[in-house]
Amino acid sequence: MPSTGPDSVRKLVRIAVGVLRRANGDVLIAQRPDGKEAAGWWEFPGGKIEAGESVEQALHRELREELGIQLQSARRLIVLRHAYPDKTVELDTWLVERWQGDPQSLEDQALAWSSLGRLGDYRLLPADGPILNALRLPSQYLITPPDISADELVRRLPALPTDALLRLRLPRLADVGYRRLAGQVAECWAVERLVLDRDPALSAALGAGWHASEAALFELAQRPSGASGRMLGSCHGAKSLARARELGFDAAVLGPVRPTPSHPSAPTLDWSAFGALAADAGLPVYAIGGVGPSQLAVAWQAGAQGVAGISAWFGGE
Ligand SMILES: Nc1nc2c([nH]c(=O)n2[C@@H]2O[C@H](COP(=O)(O)OP(=O)(O)OP(=O)(O)O)[C@@H](O)[C@H]2O)c(=O)[nH]1
Ligand SMILES: [Mg+2]
Repeated sequence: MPSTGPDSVRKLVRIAVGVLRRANGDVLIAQRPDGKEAAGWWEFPGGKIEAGESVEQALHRELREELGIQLQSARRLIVLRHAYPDKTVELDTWLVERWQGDPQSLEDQALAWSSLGRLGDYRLLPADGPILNALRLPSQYLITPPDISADELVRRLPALPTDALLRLRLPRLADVGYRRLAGQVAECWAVERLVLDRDPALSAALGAGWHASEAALFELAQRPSGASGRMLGSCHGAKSLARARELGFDAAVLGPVRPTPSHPSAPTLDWSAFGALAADAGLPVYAIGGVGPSQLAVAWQAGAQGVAGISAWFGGE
């Protein structure tokens, strides 16, 4: 059945969801038992936030009730809304890497530890796609200064955080030079974390990701085919976020959240406006504009995938 009515008049059910992740990267999933709605589907442990409860309290309680564990620390991974035929759920999803006790099945649910690569073998609830993308993407998205030379960039690579996406944004470099530089960088930077922004065929040929400008999001008829890497798009508001989602992109970049040296008086989103847009985006969203690793905790709290930018990692602008 198609969903009826706008979200504002439909029931919104807020859920606290915990993704338990072990040191080897495996995550815990649970199969909804017979008798519950959506029986047989796999999900991340969690449940409804009760009246008067904070999301953190609900998360503690649900993990204790469903798994018998004591949560020790968690950080927000993604907030996402999904419309089912009868209700809209808001999955306030947290990454949990420290807990006490061994997870046990206390509600007749089957439990499984799975690598991210094998999660596709399980029939996960339809709302959970963006959670998988959030788990697969790093929390920092580095963008090159516009005029950095190939030599300078290669020299600086070892000092950059290795678990980060790196976008080669060199608007003044001709395609031939760009292609050569991309090839050079691909030899010393993991290609699955490399993002290019020229012809999608170049990304496809190297196995790298692709970044679309906000204008390109509206020019594209569909997600570029052939490219196996991550697809990210630049967004400034709800319309372009919806477009990135519609195209099946893996993540978006949204901002500016704070003034930047190059655009000191440009209008900014504050963190709460960012959080509201990200929760409705339906895909992981990086915060950009005057942010760096020191804002990571604030960005996570606002529901961001992480932080993106140039100056915090490369200096200047
Ligand atoms: N826990 C959890 N719920 C999810 C996920 N994805 C998703 O769509 N949901 C939806 O969110 C809702 C969670 O409610 P629940 O039934 O688990 O709530 P609960 O633990 O408080 O149990 P209850 O049925 O005893 O009240 C369900 O409608 C479920 O389909 C997920 O990954 N984890
Ligand atoms: Mg539950």
